Amino acid sequence: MADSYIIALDQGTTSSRAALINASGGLVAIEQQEFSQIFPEPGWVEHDPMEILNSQLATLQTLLKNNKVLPSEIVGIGIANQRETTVVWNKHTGKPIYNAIVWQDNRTANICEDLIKKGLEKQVKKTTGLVIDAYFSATKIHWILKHVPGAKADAANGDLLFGTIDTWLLWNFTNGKVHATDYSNASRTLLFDIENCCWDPTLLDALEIPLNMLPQVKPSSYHFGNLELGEVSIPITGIAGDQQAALFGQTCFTKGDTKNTYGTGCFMLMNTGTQAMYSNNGLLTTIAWGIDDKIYYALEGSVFIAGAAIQWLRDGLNLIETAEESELFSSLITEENPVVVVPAFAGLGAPYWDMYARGAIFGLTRDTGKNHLIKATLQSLAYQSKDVIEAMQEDAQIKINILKVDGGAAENNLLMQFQADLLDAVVQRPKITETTVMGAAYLAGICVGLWKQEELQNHRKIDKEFKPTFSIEKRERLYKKWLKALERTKNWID
Ligand SMILES: Nc1ncnc2c1ncn2[C@@H]1O[C@H](COP(=O)(O)OP(=O)(O)O)[C@@H](O)[C@H]1O
Ligand SMILES: O=P(O)(O)OC[C@H](O)CO
Repeated sequence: MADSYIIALDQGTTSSRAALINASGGLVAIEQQEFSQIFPEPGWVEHDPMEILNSQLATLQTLLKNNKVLPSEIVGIGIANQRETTVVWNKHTGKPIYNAIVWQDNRTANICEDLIKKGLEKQVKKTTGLVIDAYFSATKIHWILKHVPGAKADAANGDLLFGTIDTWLLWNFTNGKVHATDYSNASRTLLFDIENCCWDPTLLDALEIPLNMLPQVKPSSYHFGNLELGEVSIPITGIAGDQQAALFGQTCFTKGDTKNTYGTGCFMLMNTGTQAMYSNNGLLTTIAWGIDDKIYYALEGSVFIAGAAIQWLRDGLNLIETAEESELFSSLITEENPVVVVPAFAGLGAPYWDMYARGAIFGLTRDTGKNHLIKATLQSLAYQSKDVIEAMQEDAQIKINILKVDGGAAENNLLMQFQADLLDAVVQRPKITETTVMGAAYLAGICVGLWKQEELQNHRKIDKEFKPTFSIEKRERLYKKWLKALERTKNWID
């Protein structure tokens, strides 16, 4: 009998990946291709949507070829994607009218200011669960319509389509037949009413975005359409934003379950069940997934610069040759590190939301060396995550005792131990840290009846648990110093 497989696509900020998962939930193989990061001006970040599409298709084809899997053995495809990143294209030509504006891009800070001045903050929070920030898609769509000649008229005529990256891939994979997204991605646009599950007319109006540009919104585990590749036709049966997919992949199915992903940024999400929980402490309310006619919600803290700060040590300062080396050099500082680095390179995300903050280094003395700087930068990932977890515990009124971790920097044992010490919680790393692809695969596999959600916990195996060792006094002293440094980076640029 033929085997059954799921393919999971993970279209991330820096690379496209395709993974093959067998019927027992085993990760058989993974292919990856990086693509260009375009920085046209300070603070601007773009991707070429065609390069994204081609790199994603290339990884899929290599995966099929290298593993000698027949397309007929693939029972479903799941897509997880970098969220918020915005593509607008012409539905007749299929061509993007502008590059994709990436989630990290903050060119629309002034449009956000205008929305705040119009008094829309409360409405945005109540309807979308978000804060007004350049991070989300809505102001990026507005910017494209305003700056690309003729775009406003074309949008009004119904010639243009908007999509986050999942939608862009889906539309292309189905040869322009399906223009849809899932609830988790829709909830990152700043245009979606997360309780009534519809596009919000007031916000569309405020940003002059015609409704006809927007995709249909479907559950995350759902048959969206088929990938048509020549003779081959494979059902696409799962879609979720990458951070929500990771929450699902970590099997955070119970209210209160929390994961933190340490990638380019850090994204901590807590499952809050079928009721939306609104934050009083600077966190976002977002849709975790829609499944079996139910919507599940999450509280989220998004930190913009995490692993990217390690890349800065490597590529900007040339202090290390590989990200992994940050662990070795940090371990050479055995005394308490007097240096604090606040990597607010792109402003501050949760829980502060300061688009005008900028990075800084504190506590330098004549004997400060490169290892102090490396360690302080690494430690900043843990401090920023502590800021988020403090807010989350306050909002949810619970103590998080176990934090499930994943993402590239979660491989760093020194960082994970420091995280456990700072949080006074167990940091739990699974054997498969590719939780985003696993989440996308699970959503796709559930839809085609390959797995039941309640069985999935059995697939997850633990690699290592880091237990807290700091005294209360030490934990509080270090954290106080961090907060003091952080305060001084706020509202830096005009
Ligand atoms: N051992 C490590 N220690 C610290 N940072 C690391 C380590 N390995 C990878 N990183 C950082 O993690 C990021 C890559 O993780 P990944 O999960 O692939 O990110 P993304 O999905 O956002 O591209 C990079 O920013 C890199 O600097
Ligand atoms: O592509 P990643 O893994 O850096 O994730 C990006 C997030 O989805 C942005 O919200």
